[in-house]
Amino acid sequence: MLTIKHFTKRYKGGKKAVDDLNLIVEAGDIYGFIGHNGAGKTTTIRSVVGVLEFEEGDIEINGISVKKDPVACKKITAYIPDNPDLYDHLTGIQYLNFISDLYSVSKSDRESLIRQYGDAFQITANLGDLISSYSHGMKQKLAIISALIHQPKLLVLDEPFVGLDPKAAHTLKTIMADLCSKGSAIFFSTHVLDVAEKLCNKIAIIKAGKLLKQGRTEDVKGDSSLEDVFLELIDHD
Ligand SMILES: Nc1ncnc2c1ncn2[C@@H]1O[C@H](COP(=O)(O)OP(=O)(O)OP(=O)(O)O)[C@@H](O)[C@H]1O
Repeated sequence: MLTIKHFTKRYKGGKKAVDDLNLIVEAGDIYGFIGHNGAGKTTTIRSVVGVLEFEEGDIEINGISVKKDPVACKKITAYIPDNPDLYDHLTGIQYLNFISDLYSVSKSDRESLIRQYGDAFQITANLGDLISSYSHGMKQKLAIISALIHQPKLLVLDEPFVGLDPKAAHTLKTIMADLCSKGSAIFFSTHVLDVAEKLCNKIAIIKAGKLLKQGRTEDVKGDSSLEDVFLELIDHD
């Protein structure tokens, strides 16, 4: 579903933020991407979703290069950034209808999905309010619903659990597992290692732009906890 091949990104005038990254996310995977601050997670994610240009290597979504056909890739991908920038002057429901229109979601599908996810995230009663009146967590919930509304084949999330209350975090985990059980793939960054350990079937650990370890969660962590493996790799590699 997502293939990252020899991806290298250097910001203007800087050192390599990501250096020769190779990674494959298959349908059904919940793939956790972990690393310290500044390791290169957001740089990779923003390149995957076509927000950031890159020169070296390639990234394919469902066999399509994000460089060659970015629109085709965007049609089947949803992205939730770590700090969603939504249209403050719209109400929640106006925003969800706007996104549904962009992705040609039918009236009946959007109504049932908005109801389903709105109720799951306990935000249905606020959908008529202006986004400018939403808290950070409410904006995060709206961004998540807008990503789910077109049932993406690939869902990419940057630090999705930051700012969510425990119930919303639990709801998101359930929805992520459900989406993958239906054949979608999820690639997300997180600093919450116990969530990654429980939720992800695969994990990649990145340090200073280089991939240190990747694979099935049980193989990456062995008999230790993911936290122990992570700290060991970050401190000693
Ligand atoms: N716009 C930019 N211009 C120059 N350098 C940048 C830019 N954005 C990121 N970097 C650098 O690229 C490297 C990787 O940053 P990135 O944001 O990808 O890390 P991250 O793993 O997402 O970190 P965090 O966990 O703190 O969000 C860092 O050294 C950072 O300083």
